Amino acid sequence: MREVPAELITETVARLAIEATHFLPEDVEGAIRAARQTERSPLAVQIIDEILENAQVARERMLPLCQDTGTAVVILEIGQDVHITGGYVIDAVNEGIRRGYSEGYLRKSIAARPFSARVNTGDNTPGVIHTEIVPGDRIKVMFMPKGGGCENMSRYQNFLPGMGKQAVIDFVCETVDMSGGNPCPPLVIGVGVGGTAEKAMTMAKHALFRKIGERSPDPEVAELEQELLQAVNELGVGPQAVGGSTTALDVFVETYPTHITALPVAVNIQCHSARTKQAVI
Ligand SMILES: O=C(O)C[C@H](O)C(=O)O
Repeated sequence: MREVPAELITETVARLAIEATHFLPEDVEGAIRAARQTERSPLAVQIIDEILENAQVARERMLPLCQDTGTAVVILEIGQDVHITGGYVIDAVNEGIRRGYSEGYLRKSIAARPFSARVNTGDNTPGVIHTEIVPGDRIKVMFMPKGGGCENMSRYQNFLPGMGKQAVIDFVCETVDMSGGNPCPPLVIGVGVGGTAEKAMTMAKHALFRKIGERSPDPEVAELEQELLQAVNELGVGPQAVGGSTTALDVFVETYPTHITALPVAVNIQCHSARTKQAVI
């Protein structure tokens, strides 16, 4: 059994919160640069240039990529041979969020209650925290400051099993088309297919941690990802919905066995500031 102090989890979350909100991942920036070469709409190219300049300014002046520093979504993959000492793991993560958002001067965006008295909690807690038990004696900390505009475009639907892959393609395209400029394209799109309703949405979110260009190990799913990317980019929504061929940078699909009566499909969208950061402790 390997001991991991709760304080190390707190420090890691705080660091990842600051890094994720300031530095656009290299693979995302690279994909945006590549899209600039193929984009034919001059207005779309202008938007792409502004997105690239924004990333450069954020990096050089240590400013957040976006005013919306998001809901702090944290996935912990906890090795079954780890013993967390000195505190409760969920409290440790929330303390990391509190520290990161305070020390990084990041906007706090969490309302304490969903209906009346939507008072800001003041420190961006509580985070949305998922824990998974995995083999080994390490903890992978995955941090995503998830913007409100793109998260609000999430959708779920259960299809008839016989509707197959075409139902997934049509649903993803409909979702992106309906969303227009709200999720700030060019997008990274996570899709969860199978399981149950909550499993499908969790897979859609988890998929957004993949690097641009990283295909599913399942050849059928990898082919679907490529079909989806092409179909979404043929919609013509374009960067910030001004029109163009760059609507998405990538589409990632995760699948899971499902009930014989079901074809659950969930879509979770990332904006062009596709901010994620991970560390293993
Ligand atoms: O919360 C915000 O600052 C804006 C939000 O991310 C949005 O896209 O509408």
